Amino acid sequence: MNRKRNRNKPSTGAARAVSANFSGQHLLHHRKTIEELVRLSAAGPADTVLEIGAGKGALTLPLLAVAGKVIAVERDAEFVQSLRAKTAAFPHITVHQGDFRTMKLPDRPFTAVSNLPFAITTEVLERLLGRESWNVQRGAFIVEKGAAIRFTASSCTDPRVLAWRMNYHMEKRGLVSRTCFSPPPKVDGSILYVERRKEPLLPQGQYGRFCAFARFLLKAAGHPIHEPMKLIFTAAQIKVVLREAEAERSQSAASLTLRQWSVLFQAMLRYVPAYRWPR
Ligand SMILES: C[S@@+](CC[C@H](N)C(=O)[O-])C[C@H]1O[C@@H](n2cnc3c(N)ncnc32)[C@H](O)[C@@H]1O
Repeated sequence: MNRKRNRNKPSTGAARAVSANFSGQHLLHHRKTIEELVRLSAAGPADTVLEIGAGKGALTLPLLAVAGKVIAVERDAEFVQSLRAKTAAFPHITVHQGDFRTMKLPDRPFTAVSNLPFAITTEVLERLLGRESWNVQRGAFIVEKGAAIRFTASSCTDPRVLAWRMNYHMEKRGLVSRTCFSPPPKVDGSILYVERRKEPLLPQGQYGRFCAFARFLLKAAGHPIHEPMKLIFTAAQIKVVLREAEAERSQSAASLTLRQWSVLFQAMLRYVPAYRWPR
């Protein structure tokens, strides 16, 4: 934990707010939002839920009422102590004290739930939906409103978000006003719902390679796609690949659909020698 408390000296309101912003300790007290996150988790007696940043248990206890197993991770030692005391009677919870970013993910299918510390949203989602995503079935998160808009916008120019979306349906749900938290953060939040596609568009083990491919084509996101494609494919290949993808030469990378991205990427793997793949 980075934040230090001096127990003999009561902290001022301002100091508490700075500390809360720093470690994202904005505790959720809005009953309807809590119920909505638990509902979206769709957790039942056969399911494992991983809760990231469990705090004092606002979501943990309702999750324990429905899920077969809850793994709660929290970095703050005082919160962990309080959480352990509150959940001592439940045999189906494991409280893990530590940093989510370095903990081992469950080795069986699970659902992730979190009122996320906004500052580490991308890092958390990258772990859950990126290279290590195979066991993540769905997720219900509170993220900053602007981030939810960015992650779900129809045109996506961020290669990493695009890679998440190849395998996960991502949807922005209701707004969560900053007044739903104590202390309130500077900005409103939004619920982000994520569900693994029945047929993921990226072959297993190709996440990093796809990110490099997407990063390369998106460098000039607004330009006609055949321009950057020329640096990977031959002219004859471009013709065939664009026909297979039902894409126009003049179409920009920013306007490609997920299916078109999938066709282009698979074509690179199939037709182009590895030394020409973007790194
Ligand atoms: C927004 S609060 C949510 C707390 C609680 N789930 C709730 O809704 O009231 C985020 C929590 O994440 C914890 N946290 C921050 N960074 C973390 C990290 N890297 N790993 C695990 N927990 C972290 C904070 O201590 C805080 O309790």
